[in-house]
Amino acid sequence: MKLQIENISKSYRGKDALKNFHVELSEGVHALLGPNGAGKSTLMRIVAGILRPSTGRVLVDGEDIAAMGERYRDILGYLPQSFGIYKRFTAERFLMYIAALKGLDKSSAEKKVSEMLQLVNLNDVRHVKVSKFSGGMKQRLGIAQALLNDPKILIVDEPTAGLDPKERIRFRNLLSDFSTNRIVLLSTHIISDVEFVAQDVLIIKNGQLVNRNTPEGFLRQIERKVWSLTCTERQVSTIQQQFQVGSVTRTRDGVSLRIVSDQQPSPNAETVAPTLEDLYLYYFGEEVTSDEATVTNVV
Ligand SMILES: Nc1ncnc2c1ncn2[C@@H]1O[C@H](COP(=O)(O)OP(=O)(O)OP(=O)(O)O)[C@@H](O)[C@H]1O
Repeated sequence: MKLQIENISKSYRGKDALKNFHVELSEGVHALLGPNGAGKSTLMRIVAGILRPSTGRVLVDGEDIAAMGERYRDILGYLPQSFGIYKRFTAERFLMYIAALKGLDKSSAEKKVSEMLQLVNLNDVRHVKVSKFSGGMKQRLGIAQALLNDPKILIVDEPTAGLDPKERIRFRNLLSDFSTNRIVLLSTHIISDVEFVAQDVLIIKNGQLVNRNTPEGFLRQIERKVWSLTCTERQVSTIQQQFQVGSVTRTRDGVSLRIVSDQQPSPNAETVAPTLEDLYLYYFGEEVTSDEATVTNVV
């Protein structure tokens, strides 16, 4: 199966949210990585067929999704970023309702709903009202509804937001298992999601696809661009103004900085093995706020 996103542009009141986004996806997990406002949700909504692009089109095996209608919805699973659920429904009733909307008959819906409740670990609370659910539980219910029709194309917009670390691992494994013979498009700004599940990473910035590679390929691209430098407390802010500084670790010997830079930031700086966190800093450094940069004190 092939999903072609062909020269998609979208503008809202004259402001471009997507500019000529063009990519072809085959089976596997594709991660769309970018900061807030980069255009991820806009792209996901267009690919899910609920938002019309200003220009461009989306094709499945050569056929325009706009012309496929119901046939596209039959093979699509979509978990939007903000996911409205009927809070007065129980988990089971909610899934039965969605199954009916997706056209499953009653007996296959019952079977599928039970299977999904097990899969996302909500079986014990299937009769509990959704209004009593935590954020993570609601998210898992969202994932269950997206998988109900066994979709060939799964679009998940920031699915791990609100999940605790254990749930996040569980969800990643679920996506990995699910992606065999299917196309999964996952938007995220959580690097570890990308590291563990994606075979293909699409970097989106200001509505444009700026780079695409495998996680390993990206790591090779930033080899010898990640440095470790120990400095004094007084030097920290000057270095931060000059370079993209990731983690700041305070030890008894001074302050250890992790720096992403094309050039050696100082003769004392040594190269270290890159991670995808460094890649994010490399592409989006100026947009990482100090809250997001890691600061560790080990004194
Ligand atoms: N309905 C809308 N009306 C006007 N502008 C919009 C609308 N939806 C999105 N935008 C703008 O389009 C741009 C891309 O937004 P989008 O939500 O697609 O980004 P994102 O990468 O998903 O970010 P986030 O992770 O914060 O959701 C932003 O500048 C946003 O303000």
